[in-house]
Amino acid sequence: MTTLYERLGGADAINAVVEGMYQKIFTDEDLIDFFRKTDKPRQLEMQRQFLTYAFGGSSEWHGKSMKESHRGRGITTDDFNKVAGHVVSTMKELSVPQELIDEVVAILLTLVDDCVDEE
Ligand code: HEM
Repeated sequence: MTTLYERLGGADAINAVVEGMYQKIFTDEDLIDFFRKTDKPRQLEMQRQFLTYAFGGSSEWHGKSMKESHRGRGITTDDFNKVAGHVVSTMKELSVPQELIDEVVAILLTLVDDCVDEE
């Protein structure tokens, strides 16, 4: 059974998704305030590493847990859906097959509770 990471196309494919998604996220007026103080190149690198891990391309993640990274920032379900939407639209632009997009979305949805604060 090949991993989602391999089926997506490995490191180059993950890099393209991460670059595309943050181009959208960092210019989205509704999301920009969350990232005012963020070291943006570092964020892209951490996201490359996390998604590589989450999609089965690596057995290790050395960054913070998703709960530690996100809880307490006031992230709402709406914010989460906007970020996930930017991931999906980036993958569509990159012509990623819909069945792989569906697998990515299913993984992202497992992270909602760790990212979103009580509303
Ligand atoms: C869709 C699922 C998400 C994933 C996979 C994800 C992934 C990550 C990763 C890997 C980090 C870095 C952790 C580290 O430094 O060790 C991070 C940090 C962060 N994330 Fe997310 N994230 C997600 C959703 C969101 C959402 C919805 C928001 C807000 C709208 C958000 C805002 C942030 C912020 C503000 C940081 C800290 C940046 C900094 O260090 O300044 N994330 N996230």
